[in-house]
Parts: sequence; structure tokens; C-alpha cells
Amino acid sequence: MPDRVLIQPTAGTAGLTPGSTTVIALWVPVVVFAHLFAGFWLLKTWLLNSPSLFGRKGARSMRSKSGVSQRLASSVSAAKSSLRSQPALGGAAAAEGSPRRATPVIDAVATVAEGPETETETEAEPEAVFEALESVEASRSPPAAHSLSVAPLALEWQGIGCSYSTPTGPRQVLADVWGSAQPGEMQALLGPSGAGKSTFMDILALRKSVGNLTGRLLVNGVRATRRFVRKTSYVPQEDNFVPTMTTWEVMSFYADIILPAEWSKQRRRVRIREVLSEMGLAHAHRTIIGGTLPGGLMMRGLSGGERKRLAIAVGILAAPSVLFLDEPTSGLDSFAALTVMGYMKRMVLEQSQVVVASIHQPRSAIWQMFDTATLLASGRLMYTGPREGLTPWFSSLGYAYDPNLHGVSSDWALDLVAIGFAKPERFYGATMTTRDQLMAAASAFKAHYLASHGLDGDEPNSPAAGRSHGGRGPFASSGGGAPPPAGQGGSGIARALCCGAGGAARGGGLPVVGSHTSLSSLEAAGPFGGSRPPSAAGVGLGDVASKFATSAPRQCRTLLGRELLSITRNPFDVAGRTLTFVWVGIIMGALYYGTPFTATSARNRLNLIYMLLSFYCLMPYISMGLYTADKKFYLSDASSQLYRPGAYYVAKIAAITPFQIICACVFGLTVYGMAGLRHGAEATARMGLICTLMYLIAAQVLHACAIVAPNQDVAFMLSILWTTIQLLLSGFFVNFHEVLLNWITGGRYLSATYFAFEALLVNEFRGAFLSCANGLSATEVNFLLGAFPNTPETQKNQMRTFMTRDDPNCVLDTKAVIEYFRFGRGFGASVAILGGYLAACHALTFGAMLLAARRERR
Ligand SMILES: Nc1ncnc2c1ncn2[C@@H]1O[C@H](COP(=O)(O)OP(=O)(O)OP(=O)(O)O)[C@@H](O)[C@H]1O
Repeated sequence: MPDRVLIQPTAGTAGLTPGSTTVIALWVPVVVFAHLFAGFWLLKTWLLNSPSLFGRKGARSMRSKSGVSQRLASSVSAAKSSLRSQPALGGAAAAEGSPRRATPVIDAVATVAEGPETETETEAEPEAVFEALESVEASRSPPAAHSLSVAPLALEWQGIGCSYSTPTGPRQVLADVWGSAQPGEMQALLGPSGAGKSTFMDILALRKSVGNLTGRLLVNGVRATRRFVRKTSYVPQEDNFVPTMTTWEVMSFYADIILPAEWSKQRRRVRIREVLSEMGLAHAHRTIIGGTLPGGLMMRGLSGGERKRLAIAVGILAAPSVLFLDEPTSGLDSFAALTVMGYMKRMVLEQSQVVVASIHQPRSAIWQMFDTATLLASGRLMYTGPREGLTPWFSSLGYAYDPNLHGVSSDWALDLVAIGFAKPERFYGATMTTRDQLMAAASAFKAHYLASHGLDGDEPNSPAAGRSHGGRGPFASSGGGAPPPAGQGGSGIARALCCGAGGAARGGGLPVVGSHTSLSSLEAAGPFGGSRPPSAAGVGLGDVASKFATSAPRQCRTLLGRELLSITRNPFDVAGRTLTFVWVGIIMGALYYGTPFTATSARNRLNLIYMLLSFYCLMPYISMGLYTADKKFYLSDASSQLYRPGAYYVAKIAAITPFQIICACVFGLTVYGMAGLRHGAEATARMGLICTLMYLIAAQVLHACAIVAPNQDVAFMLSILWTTIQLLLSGFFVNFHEVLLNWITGGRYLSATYFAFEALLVNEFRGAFLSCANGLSATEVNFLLGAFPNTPETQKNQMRTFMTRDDPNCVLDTKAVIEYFRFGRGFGASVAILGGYLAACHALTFGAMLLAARRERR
């Protein structure tokens, strides 16, 4: 006869032996499924990384070099023929001293290119050579329908400044920087470390929102709007690619997001191939990006130089009008650097783009590719104008340049303005050594610049700065601007540099300068911009009046694909998490294996329910690294306004939620089945629902903390605070009505665990009876009797007999457990509360994400 039974009201006295309380039919399939599921994703990741199947690493570097050589030859020869076939660009412009005077440079680069190309080709494997040749042929094809036309944009910046509030007071890192860049110009941004180059470029690219910003940025003569961002591309020093994606997948992702929505899949693929070939990456299209995954695992993938070239490939994919490159050659070997910059040169010549590149110690051939240069030092403008004008300007200040002594003029310029170091005159000649000298030179240049541009005001917003001139050249005027309408000055990028939400974008009293096309008219004219007619050969970037190139559903689909690749290929993510959950479940389940349906098991059942919930609160911590890494990817994309934040959020949640549900169920059902909690499909399903909600909430809170917090440490602190509230105020440890400081018990309403604990407790004990047919054990009886020390021995003996004797009709109504905790909410109400809690967590996360994107730009 079964002596320990859980009597269901409807099931009469159907009993189970203690050993059979475990539900093998539940937990065994779950455990098997979890291992197969994790194994599947691990195998997929392994196959992707398997050198024999995909890597072809041995040949890669050689092919890469060969590809690079080919690309350079291709770039250079195309640039030369482009110059020769366009006298308007080559001959006439060269005579004016305009940026197009590049033929000698291109010739020089071609000479450099020919040597290594031949050399590497002979060394390369036949297959590599074949692939490289293929890609050369592709790139030599005439511009096809996949080419993009570029709206030419002229930039002018006036009095750009940036200061930060620091604990020691305001810190000016950039002051009064003036200059311009014309379509078809490659501009070098030079300066010693800490000069403010990155800050300056962030400001020009409208990707900076921290700090107090001053000055103005004009695009085609009017203040830049946020939509200018869509016509630009910014290649940061450090890329932010998802390490588990391949080169091709990264390019496809960006192509789907930023190329015109009307483009067919085939056309996008052609464009991707074109750009990858140009960057010498055609051979590596199936190679994983690699690097350190969130969680610490290292994945081998592209080399540093290849990653850099991929970042540039992404930057040029949509043919932006203005391309900002932060240290494009750092991390590249000198030949690859020359190749990449050679391509940039051809690009600006053929498509009238503007390239602004911060650069350290460029080799001579690269330096000569630049048309103009801007030199910063200690946040001050030391020079801006044609590259050739750099040395004459400083000579006029008494700092003579000697090519034999100083080498490349860019190196000399950096030495000249670097202060704070010992610079013996016999090595360096006359240089600036004090801040006063530096400030004097900066003031002299500013005066010279303003005078030569017909600007006589100190402040860009002063009425005097409003005059404009149509001249060109470094010391001639290149167009000015007008003062902003009243109320549009002040700090902050939205008001100081561009017109924020609409204001000056609509004209706002700003004149359209000379023959420039205003951005407003550019927007109105559609993709081809201003007066430029649509070309039959090319297609523009879509409607620039719209903030994004593609629709929200399309962005959502594309982002969903990226998220899925990102999480399923990281062994620490889906596979690792599933295995962790199932094994924690197995250990916990083993501890409570086959919990009998007896009165004495009530305590164990309670403990198990509480432990289950606390593990749901703790388990998401294994994903904290993933959440903080995701934030980095999102912020990087947000700074470029690649897609709608809502699309990202929906895709992210859609991608991770199914895996979270699987993990939650694997854990919960394993424990539930092994321990043998209340039997029955309905009870099991209810428990699964509550556990899933609990885990989704806990994971979402950690996600929110990762986004709200400035770094992972703070994210941990916030999460631990929340977890503490969850565990302490769940109701398990203390009866709230017995707490002296009653006010603190109100905190239970912040505890999702409190509601989940109630729901699981009710699920387990409502309407159920535990058997006491076998009576209590001698230990239990002695424990109870010990609580009544004054009871006479005869009475104790009677109670002992009564409590230990077998009685098949003895049952314990577990309603008492529910009443003890004063629980009574219906299951539906608990689900609704937990659902609301989850929705609030999502709202908080999304809000935090929007705020974070506004606060940080890179
Ligand atoms: N948030 C900030 N608060 C205070 N100072 C800052 C902040 N961000 C940057 N700076 C300071 O601004 C100055 C310019 O930094 P920036 O990164 O623009 O220089 P850089 O010329 O790009 O240097 P590098 O060549 O080394 O990258 C540095 O001295 C830096 O310490």
C-alpha cells in the first residue's frame, strides 16, 4: 500500500510510491533535447571555424597581399585614366592649384605599386592568383548600374570649439578652428597626440554630443542638419564588427541597411563584391571577423589590417559624399596603407567626394595624395590650406623647413608644434617649445585666415562673420556664412553647429552662398542633390529627406539576422547558456530527486520553489558580458544613424527571447521533473509559464542595467541591488506581517520573485493534500515535543503514539501552507502582474537605450 500520497481532490486517493514521484517522461527528454540543441550550435560554430573546411588560412595572407597589389594597380591606373580623360578635372584644375593636381602623385604611387605586385604574384598560389585576377577584372569593368552617384557637398566650419566640464573646472580641448573642404578634396588632419583631432572630426561628422560645442558647420553654404549624417560615413579607429560574422555577412548587413531600398539583392551583391575587391578582401569573404567574443573567448579571423580595410569598405559602401577616416592607415602595413589611400584618391577624383582623414606620420607617397591639410596642436588651429602651403606658412613665421634635415614635411610639422618635449635645435632646427610660442603661431594663423577670407570677427556667430566670398584656395576666401538667427546660438551640437530640429535647415535666414546648393534644396531635389541632374548611369542614395535609407520592417529583418548570427555563433551564448541551465537543473534536481508526496515534504517543496526562483534571478548574470557588448555595437551604429532604435530593439528581443524561453524551460522542467513537484499537465504548464516570465524579467532587468550603467562594474552594482530586493522580499524568509519596520515590507511590490513565489506556491499547494499515512518519524516527533519542555511525560508518550502511528486516512490539507504565507491571488492575476512587470522592464530598457545613444556617440 502506498504510504505517502499526494491526494488530488479529483483523483481520490490515487497514490504514488515515493520513488515514482520523479517524472522521467518529463526531465529525460528535456535533458536530451538541451544537449542536442547546444551540440547543434557548437557544431555549427566549429564548422565555421574549421580551417580545413573554410579557413584556407595558409593561402590567405598571400592572397591578401596579391589582392592588395592588384587593387592598387587597378586604383592607380583607373585614377590616371580618369584624370587624363577629364581635362576639366586633370588639366585645368591642376593649373589652378586645386585638389585635382594629383597626376604626379598617382604616377608615383603606380611606380611603387608595380614592384610588390609582381613580387607577390610569383609567390602566390595559383588559386589565389586566379581569385585576385578575377576580382581585378570585375573592378576594371566600366561603371555599371550598381555604381552610386554622389551628391557633391562643400563643407565649411567656422570657429569650432569644444570644452568639457571637469572636476577641476572647464577644459577647452578645441578652440576656434576654421576651415573648409571642397568636393573632390582629400584633406589630412594632423596633430600631435591629444591635439583634438578625433574631437574635431567627431564634431564635423555631427557625431559628437558630449561637451560644450561652439561654432558652425556649413554644408553647401547652409548650416548642417542631422540629415547630413546620412550623406557621410565615419570610419573610427576601432571598428565594432560582430566577431562571429563573416566578411560577407558584415557587408551584406550594411548593404541591406544603407543601400537604397529599391535595389535588388543581386545589385547589392555586385556592389559588395566591387567594394571588397577594391579593398583587397575578395578572397576573405567567407572569413570570420574574429577577435575577443563577449565572454572572453578568442576567435581567429581577419588580421588587423584586413579588419581595417573592411571598416573602410563599409565606410565607402554607400558612396558617401563625405568620408571621415580616423587613422585609416594605423594597423596597416605600409603597402596596404598606400593601397587603401590610393583607392581613396581615385574615389575622390572620380566621384567628387570629400575625404577628411586624421593621420599620423604618413609616408611620403601618402602625404602627397592629400590636397589640403589641417594642423592642430593643443586644440588650436595651426594651419589649414593646401598641403604645399604648409611649409611656406611656417617659414614666414621663422620656422624654416629643411627637407634634408626634417624629411617629410608632415613629420616636420608635427615635430614643430609638439611642445613639452626636449627638442635640441641641432636636430630639429627652430621649433616651438613653449605654449606661448604655440599660441602666438595659432593667433597669427587665425588672423591670416580671417583676413584672407574677408572675415574680420573673432566669433563665428558675429555679424562680421556673415560675409561670404566665392574665391578658392588656402589663403583666398572660400565662402563664409551668416550669423544664426537669434536664439540659435549657444552650446550643444544641435543648436551650435547645426539647426537641430528643423530651424535653420529650412533656411532660417541663412543665405545660400555663391553657387552653392543649399542642403534644403538638396533635400528637396532628392538623391542627386541641388542642381545636379540624375545620371542614367548611377543611382543616388534614395530620398535624403528621409532619415534612413530603408524601411523599419526591412531594418528589423536585417537586424534580426545579425542578432541571430551573433548569438548562435558565440559558444558562450546559446550553447553555453543552455548547457549551464541544464546542468544546474540536473544538480538541483538530483538534490531533491523524487521528493515524496508526504506531509514532511512540504518544507522541501517550499525550499525548492524558492531556490528555483532565486536561480532564475541569478542565472542571467552569465549574460552580462553579452549585454554590455551589445550596447557597444548599438551605440556605434546609433552614432551613424544607421537604423531606427525601435527596429533594433524589436529585432534584438525577437532574436533573444526564444532562446531565453528555451533556457528557462530546460532548467525549470528538469528540476520539476526530477524532484517530482505537483503532477499533472496543467500544473506543469503553469509552473513553466511562471518560471519563464521570471527569467525573462530577470534577464531584462540586467539588460536594462547594462544599458543604463556607464560600465560593466556599475551594471553589476545595479543588478545586485535589484537581485537583493528580489531575494529578500520574496516572502520566503520572513512573514511580512511580523516585520517590525512595516514600511520596508512595501518593497515586496518591487519584487517579481514575490509574485512568482506566490504563483508557484499556489500552483503547488492549492487544492492538494499531502499524506501523513505513515505518521511522523521519531526525529520529527522529538523535534516537535522539544518545543513543549513542560509537558508531562505521559502526555508526551500519548502524542508520540498518536503522531507516529500508521493511519491510511491521515492527510494534510496544504491550504495551511498558503494561508501561512497569506497568499491567495489567482493564477491569472499573478501572470498579469508578472507580464506587466516584464513590459515595464522593456520600456525602461528601451528608454535607457535611447538616452544612451544620445549621450554617447562612439
Ligand atoms: N570627456 C572628456 N573630458 C575631458 N577631456 C577630454 C574628454 N574627451 C577628450 N578629452 C581630452 O581632449 C583632448 C583631445 O582628445 P582627442 O581624442 O580629440 O585627441 P587626438 O588628437 O585625437 O589624440 P590621439 O591622436 O592620441 O587620438 C585630449 O587631451 C583628451 O584628454
